Order: sequence, then structure tokens, then C-alpha cells
Amino acid sequence: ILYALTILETPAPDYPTIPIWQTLYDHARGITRAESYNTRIRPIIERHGAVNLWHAGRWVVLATRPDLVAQIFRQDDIFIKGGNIKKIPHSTFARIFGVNIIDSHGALHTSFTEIIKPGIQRRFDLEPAKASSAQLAESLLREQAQHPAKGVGIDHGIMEWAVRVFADSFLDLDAERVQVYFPRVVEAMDRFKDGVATRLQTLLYNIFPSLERLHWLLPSGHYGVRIADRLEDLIMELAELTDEDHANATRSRDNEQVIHRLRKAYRAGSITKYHYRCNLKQLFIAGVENIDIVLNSALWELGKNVALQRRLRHEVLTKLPGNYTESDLDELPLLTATVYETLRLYPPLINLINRYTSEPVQFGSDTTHPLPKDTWVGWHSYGTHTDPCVWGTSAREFDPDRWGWDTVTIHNMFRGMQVKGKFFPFATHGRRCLASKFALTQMKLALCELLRRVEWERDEDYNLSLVTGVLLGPRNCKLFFRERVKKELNEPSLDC
Ligand code: HEM
Repeated sequence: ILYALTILETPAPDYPTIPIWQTLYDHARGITRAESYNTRIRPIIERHGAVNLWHAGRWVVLATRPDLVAQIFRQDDIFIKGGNIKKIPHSTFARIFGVNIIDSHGALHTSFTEIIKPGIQRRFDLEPAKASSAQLAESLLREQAQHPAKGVGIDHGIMEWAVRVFADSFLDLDAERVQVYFPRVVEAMDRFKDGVATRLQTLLYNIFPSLERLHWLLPSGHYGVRIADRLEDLIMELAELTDEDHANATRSRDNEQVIHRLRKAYRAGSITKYHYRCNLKQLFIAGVENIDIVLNSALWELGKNVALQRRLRHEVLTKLPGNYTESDLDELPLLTATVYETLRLYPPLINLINRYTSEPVQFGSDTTHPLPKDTWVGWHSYGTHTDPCVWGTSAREFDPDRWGWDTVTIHNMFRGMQVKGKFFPFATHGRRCLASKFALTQMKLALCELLRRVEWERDEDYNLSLVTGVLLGPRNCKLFFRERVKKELNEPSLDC
């Protein structure tokens, strides 16, 4: 069957092919995307810039060379967003994400953007996020006090922090109001993060994606569906809470928040109920899990490198005013470089294959055959970000100093590398993440609040393992925390 499939489906002739059995073998072993990339794909793609890969029942072209990546993002009328709903319509991912702002194209995408963008790119009050980050520091210290001899697992605390921040910024919900939901939301997100298919399902669905339509035929067939539906129910419950919250007048309503803008559009008939739900689910998942995993990655790297953590703390304590603003955060060079470096080595969306060609296209200047219409094409940010031809021989090391020493140089490098397709944790060009500024601020703010309150280092019993789902970042990371020892620094008081 495999032989027949590979004959029927023809890979792009200009690029080498990763043998189908290797991909399937890796699925069967349940190894992570980063491990599979490092062992199978890296040795070939670093020489050729792109490869043919077996994915979701077809050959797709996966690119890492910057000019190819930039072409995908720049020509977004040719490399059209399709998403799971078009690629694998009966899949669990299609079920949960449906038709939404990230995966849509053309007039539909424009109408979603008009509704959602102003809600994401407005001015945010930093105070609730500062309070949530301070609370995270306290909860880590409390847990450490309960088990002084053991490293503290950081993922639940950070997930709770990410849910708080999302609820406050996009659902117009007070964190205290959401408190009772935390255990359920954290559990549901955790399960989602670990993947929505068993190994057997991943293997089978990669060969015959249509089988997912008959998921009930397989043992544990409902596995992913249950995870997705449970998460969907919870997200909808939280959204309902917003109305109740305002009926109880616990905080003044902010009509510019995403939830209100989406509701208004639905009630006015500009979007269907299905579109309302899909967008809400997509934004919740993108907003919570990406930020959550990047903070995990940053704490892990700073826990390993205590000298860097000290330098960073010194910068925060000596340069950041007590009552700081977003632009004060942008003025800290090492902090900014550390966040960029985290996103370079641990881009949460490690790779996406969610675009297809709307017409035959010459892919790269050195090819002899155009890619036919309807070829699925994807990028691998971890691949490009760790390619020594792009980032030098230390590409796989964590080194914030590579970004430069002053904010102008660092910001210029950040912009330049994105335009050239060398750095794209948020994608780049026309369909870049609408919340990149928000996400960068949240990351910086959380790190500042933690650095001001706690010191941490790695638990030698913990060796880095990665999450198994579609994201890249540490899994079950454990660190030792202690309250920061206040030294003789000209540091501003936390209360000022
Ligand atoms: C560290 C955090 C984040 C990272 C790394 C990230 C990454 C990305 C990436 C790679 C894309 C492009 C996806 C594609 O090409 O299909 C994207 C798009 C998007 N992201 Fe984010 N994201 C983050 C946080 C957020 C947050 C907090 C929100 C809002 C709740 C958000 C909302 C969006 C939206 C609306 C788009 C679609 C933009 C468009 O297509 O017009 N993201 N994000």
C-alpha cells in the first residue's frame, strides 16, 4: 500500500525526499518533532534548503532556507493559507480550530481581521499582568517551601499565569473570577499540549488521513476528540462567564476587548456562530499555550545559566523604574535579547505545513520545475533558527549576546532577520502574528517580576525533555527556587 501511495503521489523533483518509512517509524516511536528533525531532516535539508516530506497522506515541501521561507511568507496570494480544515478536514485539529483568522484567506480573513485586530493591538494596562507574574513567583516559592529538597515543577504555575493573562486581556475577566476554573483549564490544556492522537493513530492517520473520519473504529478512537471537546467546553464556559461577570458588575466593561468585539460581530450577523466559536477557540489556544511554553523555555535556560540570570537581574534592578511602562521594558537590551534568543532556540510553533499553492510557482531561483498547483508547503522555524549557515556555528547554543549590546542594534537585527526569513517565531510579512508585541511585553514583564523576587537554578535530576505535541519547549521542567537575597544595589523599591 505504501509503495502504491508513494507512486501515485509524486514529490517535487528539485528537492530530495525523506523516505516515507523514516517518517512513519518516528511516528511509531513517538519521538518529538525536534528529535525527528535533528536525526532525519537536518542532515539533508541543510544542504538542499527544502525537502519532500510525507505528511497527512501526501508529499509536502518543507523549507528552511531563508530565501525559500521568505518567498512563502511574501507571496501569500500564491502560498495560500489552508489550515487543518482544508488539509485534513476530518481531523481532531480541524474539529477544534475550524475556520478561523489564522487559517483563513482572502475576504474571510479580512473580515475576521477587522473584528479581532483592534482587540489585540490596543493599549493594555500592565498592572493585572504584573500582579499575575508576582503571584507566579509567590506560588513557586510556596511550593519550594513545601518540598525544600526537590525541584519545583514549573509548568502548572506558568500555565495558570498564562490563563490569567489571557482572561484579563482578551476575555475581559478578572483573574479572581476565573480562579475556580484553573485546575480544569490547566488539566485540559496540558492534555492538549501532549497531543491529540495516540501513537497508533498518528501513524495511521499520516498514511490515510480519511481514516480519522472513522475514528470510532480504532481502539481509543475517541482519545483526541474527547480532549478537544473538553477544552472547547471549558473555553465556551469562560466566555459565558464574561456576561455574568458584567451582570455582577465586578469590573468596568472594556468594549474593545476581543470577546466583546467577537460577540458584537456575531450578534450583528457579520460572522456566523461557527466562526465566532472557531475564532475564540483558536485565539485562546494560541494566546495561552504559546506564551506558556516560551516562559517555560526561558526559565529553563536561565536556570541552567545562573551567570546570565545574574546579569539579567542586575539590568532589571538597576535600569527598570519601579512603576515601569511597556517602553521601559523595550529599553533593556539584555532582557530584550534574552526573549529573542528564547524564541530563536525554542520557537513554540516549531513547524507549520498549512499553505498550498494556488498556481504553479517557481520555488527558489535555482529550481528547474515549478511546484504544481495545490502542493502543500511548510516551514520549520526551529530548522532555520538552528542552521549554522544562517546563525553561525553556535546556532544551537543559547547566547543572547549574539543579538548585540544596545537596544538599537538588537531591534534592528530582530527586524532584519525576520524580513530575510532567518527568524520567524511569529511568522513574517503580511500574515505575521497580530499579538507579537503583546506576547513580547508579557514575556519581558513576567521575567522582570520573577527576577526581582526569586532566584532559580536547575534541578540536576531533571534532564531536558520536550513536549510531545505540536509545540517546542520543555516538558515537566523542574527548578529550585529561593527568595532573592537583596544586596547593596541602588535598586528601586518594588512599591514605588
Ligand atoms: C509567544 C507567543 C506567540 C507566538 C510565538 C505566536 C506565533 C504565531 C505564528 C507563527 C503565527 C502565524 C501562523 C501561521 O503562519 O499560520 C501567528 C499568527 C497569529 N497569532 Fe500568534 N503567537 C503568539 C501569541 C499570540 C497571542 C497571545 C495571540 C492572541 C490572543 C495571537 C494571535 C495570533 C493571530 C490572530 C494570528 C493570525 C494573524 C493573521 O493570519 O492575520 N498570537 N502567531
